[in-house]
Amino acid sequence: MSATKTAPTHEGGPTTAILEMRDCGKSYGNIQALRGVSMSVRQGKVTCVLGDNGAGKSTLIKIMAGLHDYNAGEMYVNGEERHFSSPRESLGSGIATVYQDLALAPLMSVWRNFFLGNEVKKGLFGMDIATMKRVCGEELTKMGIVIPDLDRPIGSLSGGQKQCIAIARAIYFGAKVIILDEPTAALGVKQSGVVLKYIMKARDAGLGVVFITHNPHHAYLVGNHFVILKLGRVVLDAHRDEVSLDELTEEMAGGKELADLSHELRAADPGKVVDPSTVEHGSIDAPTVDLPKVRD
Ligand SMILES: Nc1ncnc2c1ncn2[C@@H]1O[C@H](COP(=O)(O)OP(=O)(O)OP(=O)(O)O)[C@@H](O)[C@H]1O
Repeated sequence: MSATKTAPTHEGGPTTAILEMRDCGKSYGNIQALRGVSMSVRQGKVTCVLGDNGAGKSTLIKIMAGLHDYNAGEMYVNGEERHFSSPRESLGSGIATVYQDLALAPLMSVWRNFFLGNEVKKGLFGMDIATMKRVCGEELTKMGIVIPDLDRPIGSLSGGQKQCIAIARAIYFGAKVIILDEPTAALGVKQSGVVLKYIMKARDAGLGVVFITHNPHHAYLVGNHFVILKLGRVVLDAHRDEVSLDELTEEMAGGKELADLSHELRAADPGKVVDPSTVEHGSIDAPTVDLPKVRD
């Protein structure tokens, strides 16, 4: 654990970021997974980190979550420079990470998973089951999550419901920052919409939310700030009022790369004109669920 330096004052913003990376770099042997990455996570804001495969998103999460240390630059948490040596340290600093596979115990009940690792004790060896069930029910209700039977194995719930429970759990146990690793990646349109709503609830509860995604439509529905990573570097860093959904989509789809590809293809086959905007970018479905407008 280290708490040596304090963060320099952030230009243009009176509030200190809860979490801030400055020129962060990470290499695995001779593979440079991240270089010169700067970004900040602020209270009550959703910071979206977008990037294609291999962009460095997982590496970034692992640094914030205490699974890997960075080897260049600085990371500040609540204004103090930190190098986490374990996930416990990251969690102890108020950073909760919800992974895509959720790390839940599928055969255990909803309430048991809600309290997993934080059980309410009763007597010397017992657990206060009644309290845990009651609190779990109350917390899920507060978030508007309706699970009629909390004794159900969590594995029987939908992917969206599980994500929402993981978010509610992080809020209840006092997280200041919640990192969501592609929470909508494996979900259909409707369920993605539900998860996006809970992302906004986490934001409204005052957490700094880091939303990792491939999907610019999902990001734009809830994001206050957008960071696009490409091959380990930040290629776009913009507030909501500085970037449109079209620009975000274009950047994610590799607008320049597609234009270059189109030129190459045209050069190889001059008779055939390829319009980059017609090239299939993969599924970027936008949920149709009504979401409140994002404030900045
Ligand atoms: N443990 C590791 N050892 C060596 N190289 C790694 C390791 N983890 C990641 N990398 C490399 O670092 C780069 C960034 O990978 P990372 O997994 O962070 O990207 P990503 O954006 O999460 O990609 P994806 O969306 O495919 O998971 C890639 O080139 C990857 O091969």
